[in-house]
Amino acid sequence: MAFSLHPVIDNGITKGAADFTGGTLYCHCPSDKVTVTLKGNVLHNHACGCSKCWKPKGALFAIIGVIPRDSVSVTANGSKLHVLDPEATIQRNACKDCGVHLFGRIEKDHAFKGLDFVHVELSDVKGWQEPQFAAFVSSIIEQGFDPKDIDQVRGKFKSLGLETYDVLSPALMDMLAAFTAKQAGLL
Ligand SMILES: N[C@@H](CCC(=O)N[C@@H](CS)C(=O)NCC(=O)O)C(=O)O
Ligand SMILES: [Zn+2]
Ligand SMILES: [Zn+2]
Repeated sequence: MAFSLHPVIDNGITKGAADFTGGTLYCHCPSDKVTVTLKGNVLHNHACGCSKCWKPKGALFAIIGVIPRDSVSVTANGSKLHVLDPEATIQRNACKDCGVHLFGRIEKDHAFKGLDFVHVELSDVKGWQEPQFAAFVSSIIEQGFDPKDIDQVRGKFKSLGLETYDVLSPALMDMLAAFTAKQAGLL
C-alpha cells in the first residue's frame, strides 16, 4: 500500500551539518507568519506517530526535536499563538490561523522540562539534525491506520536506517525512568 511517513524522509534521510547554528521557523499562513527563532541545532530529532504532535497534511508521522528553551524566541506575530491543551504535559503553542505548532513547552516538573519541542521542517534552511528514530509507531493505529499494514510502516523506517519504538527511544525512556526514581528518592 502507498503511504507517506513524512515528506522530509520518504525519499531518504539527509544528514545534518556538524557546525549548524540554527534558523527561523515559519507558520504556514500566507502572510503575517508567526516566526520562532532557534539559536542552535535540535537534539533527539525523531518521527512521532502520536495523535498530539503536528503533522503536515497526508503524513502519518510528525518530525520533532528538542532544543533548550533559552534558545527559542518568538520573533514575529506571537499574538497568533495559543496553547492547544493547557492541561497536557507539553504545552503546544499553535498558530490560531493555520494550525501549525511552533513550539511545545513543559512547565511542570518533568524529566524534559527546559527543553522545547519543535518541527524544523518549518525552517527555510538546511543542516538541522536528521531524524534519529521513530517513536509512538503503534499510535497511528489509534488514528485509523489499518493494523494489517503496520509492518510495512516499520519496514520503511528500517530501510531508512531508523529504529522504531512504540513509546520513546531507550535513551529517552531511561531519562524518564531516572527522573521517576529521583523523585521517589531512590537515585
Ligand atoms: N497514543 C497516544 C500517545 C500520546 C503521547 O503520549 N504522546 C507523547 C509523545 S509527543 C507525549 O509525550 N505526550 C505528552 C503530551 O502530549 O503532553 C496518542 O497517540 O495520542
Ligand atoms: Zn499561521
Ligand atoms: Zn507526539
